[in-house]
Amino acid sequence: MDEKEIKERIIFPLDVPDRTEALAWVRRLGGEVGVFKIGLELFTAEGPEIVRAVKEESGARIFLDLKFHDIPVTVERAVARALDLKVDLLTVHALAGRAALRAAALAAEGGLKILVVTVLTSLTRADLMEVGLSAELVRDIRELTLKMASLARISGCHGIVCSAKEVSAVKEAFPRLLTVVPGVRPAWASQDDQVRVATPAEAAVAGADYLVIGRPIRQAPDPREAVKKIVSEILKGLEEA
Ligand SMILES: O=C(O)c1cc(=O)[nH]c(=O)n1[C@@H]1O[C@H](COP(=O)(O)O)[C@@H](O)[C@H]1O
Repeated sequence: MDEKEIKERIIFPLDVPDRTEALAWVRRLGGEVGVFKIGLELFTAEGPEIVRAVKEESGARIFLDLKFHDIPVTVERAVARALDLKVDLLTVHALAGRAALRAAALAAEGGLKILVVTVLTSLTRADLMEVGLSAELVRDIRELTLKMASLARISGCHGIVCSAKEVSAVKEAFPRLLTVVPGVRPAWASQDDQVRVATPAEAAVAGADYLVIGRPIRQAPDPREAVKKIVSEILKGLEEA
């Protein structure tokens, strides 16, 4: 993989409060990353119009990360609206269950890719037990992720979102599922609220197709330089692997 291909696989989340800041980041990082992610904060503030604005300004691919988690018909209809917006990637939560995932996959057909969110990178075993999962089930988060990945595959979804800790097991079991990995932290960046983290090189070597990297870039003194550093670390990691 060369530098250009690696950049295409970096997703920058526009986790900012408004359109002005979002478009400033799009201009600042133009050509350095392949995908811009619009998540709950920006979408709640600006609505669907922000998707059109980011698309127009960047020409990059758009990942709408609203993590739909609802009954099948509601998910199906919401996916249809995302299709109207012409986004490239969209998240649905695994806990919505097989019927909702299937409905999402069918509604997305031919237009966008559905990514199934598995176990959030901010969650520890204790957090998972607190929401009612058994100690046995959370002993191996990989197993839990694999169950959700299997559901994604069976339902006809295109990929999953998981931490770098689980990605190699997912790739081994389901080589055709796209893997999107957040919770990515270069050795020089702070961990913030992420728990199950890995460096960009570790995540890429483990088999991540896309890396979501926000604050390590956003909080860097020179964000474009930070992306370049990340890309060269990934390149080096892949060459050495
Ligand atoms: O679906 C996601 O993108 C996601 C899933 C997950 O398990 N963990 C996670 O951090 N994310 C998102 O990935 C981004 C991570 O941002 P940073 O922690 O700033 O790199 C945020 O936009 C999160 O919403």
